[in-house]
Amino acid sequence: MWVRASLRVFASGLGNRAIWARVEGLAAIPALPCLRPPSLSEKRTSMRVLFVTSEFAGLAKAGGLGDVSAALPRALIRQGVDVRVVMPAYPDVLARTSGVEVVGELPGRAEIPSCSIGRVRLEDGLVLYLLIAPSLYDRPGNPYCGPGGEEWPDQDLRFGRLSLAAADIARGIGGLNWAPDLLHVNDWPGSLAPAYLHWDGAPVPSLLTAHNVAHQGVFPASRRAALGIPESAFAMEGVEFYGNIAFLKAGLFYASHACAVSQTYAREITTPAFGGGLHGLLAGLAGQGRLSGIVNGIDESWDPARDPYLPYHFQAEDLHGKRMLAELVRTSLCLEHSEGPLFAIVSRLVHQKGLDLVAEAAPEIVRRGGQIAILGMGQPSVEHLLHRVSRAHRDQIGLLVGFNEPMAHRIVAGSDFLLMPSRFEPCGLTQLQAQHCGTLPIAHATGGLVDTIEDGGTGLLFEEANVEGLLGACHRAFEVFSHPAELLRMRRRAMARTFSWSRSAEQYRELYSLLLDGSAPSSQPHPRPKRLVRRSGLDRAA
Ligand SMILES: Nc1ncnc2c1ncn2[C@@H]1O[C@H](COP(=O)(O)OP(=O)(O)O[C@H]2O[C@H](CO)[C@@H](O)[C@H](O)[C@H]2O)[C@@H](O)[C@H]1O
Repeated sequence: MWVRASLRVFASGLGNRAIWARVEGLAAIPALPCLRPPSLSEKRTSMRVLFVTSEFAGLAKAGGLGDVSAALPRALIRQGVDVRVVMPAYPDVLARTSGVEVVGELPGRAEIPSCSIGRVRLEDGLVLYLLIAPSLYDRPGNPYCGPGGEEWPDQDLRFGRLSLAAADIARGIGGLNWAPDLLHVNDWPGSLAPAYLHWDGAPVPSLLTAHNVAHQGVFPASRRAALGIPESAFAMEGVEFYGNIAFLKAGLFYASHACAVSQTYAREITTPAFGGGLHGLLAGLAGQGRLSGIVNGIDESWDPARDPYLPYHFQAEDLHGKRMLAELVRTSLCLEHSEGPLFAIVSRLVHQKGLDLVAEAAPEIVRRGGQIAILGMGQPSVEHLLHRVSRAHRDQIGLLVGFNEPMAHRIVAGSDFLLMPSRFEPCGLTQLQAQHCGTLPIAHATGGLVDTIEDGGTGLLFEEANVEGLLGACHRAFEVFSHPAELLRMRRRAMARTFSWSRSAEQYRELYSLLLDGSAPSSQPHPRPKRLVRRSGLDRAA
């Protein structure tokens, strides 16, 4: 009962601090000590989970979901969960993996074509199931768009294929010698999976993590039959959303449980301002204890003392390498030498990220002696705004358009401050990476930014997402920068924080356990698994 009550608070995020602390306590259960980190395949496993994603960092990444997909399953495996990943076999994925073996076949449904399942075991033992459907996935570009940035017109079939494959694998179809106890789907591309499970009468529990409810996978109602959606499901209690089909809405409706990537965002999306029209459904889930918030972690490669992308390394006690990196960034972006603060932006260039506010604030930042290093790509309108302001201040503002992982690490690690005026931010990873490198985030107080930045301690938050708010925080940053002892205190405090994936993985594992043994509030009762499930120091034979 204790866990169930905690989960409900955890889920709804109601500010009862006493109970909340107990939830935090859950997250703090230490992992078993081990002298040598075992390889992923060596660990004894218990729960079987299929992690459904459209991105995977290192193989095909468009944003933060790629980072999460590459890190969270590995962290879960280290905690004894048998997690495997299913994703489309984009050309980049096939080019960057070797030894892909075709191990199964999946039937099509309606206009969704059949596909083969390729299996590859990555070097550390993580198993990926790759959906080989050349008519859908053998195209250039990133997971969602062609090389010119245009979205593919058949996105519904591309990700309907992913969703259906996940559901079918969970039902034991496809010829794999493995089936999950639970499906963990991510964002709208996997969101029809819980719906297919429901329509096919398969009692497999599912968790949907929403990394960003602004992206919902909305398609015309006329596509219903093409996706194999039963006519009766085109209803408010189903896939229908303002006369269209919405993958994310369907996932939220049919999944056993939903999760957002921070507690604050989990609360925010139950309101009209952040819920993207889904706030009613989300508030209902929260009321039933079926909406949780689990904050992301960051990859271990973001350690400034070891990061392979950094030509100079540093740590909190000796920041010489950080200064060398700042110089390298200035040179790379053709900025002039300066003793003033260097502000960083590494971001998708989209409306969400509030970079139009940076374009407005930039002349004042430069006037006070600051410089700005920007790396990103995205909407042409945002790129254009940033181009204009960087051209107006050539020696002080540098803009690199493109996706460049080594440069992202150098800019984040070498800068003094990170600008993150996001209008909304479900979790945010860059502010975690920055703090780990002693780069203080200046951020709008929203979503995961509130949950992960300590205002005045490890960064600077501002309340209103407007240029006055941003400039107010930048003025505070200049003050901090002009007091080296204060700057050092904040840097050290930021660098001392840990944002490890093991903490998030522990919370996900706990949630999986609760869903599997039926004690978490969920849309439907699921049969208990036949194996032993370990929970919070309490062993229960299921
Ligand atoms: N041009 C570039 N070159 C190289 N690297 C680049 C880059 N632009 C961005 N990156 C990297 O991509 C990642 C982006 O992370 P964000 O959290 O900002 O993700 P995003 O908004 O895409 O994801 C959504 O999902 C994530 C994951 O849950 C949430 O944290 C977030 O709030 C939500 O909006 C970071 O690792 C960053 O360093």
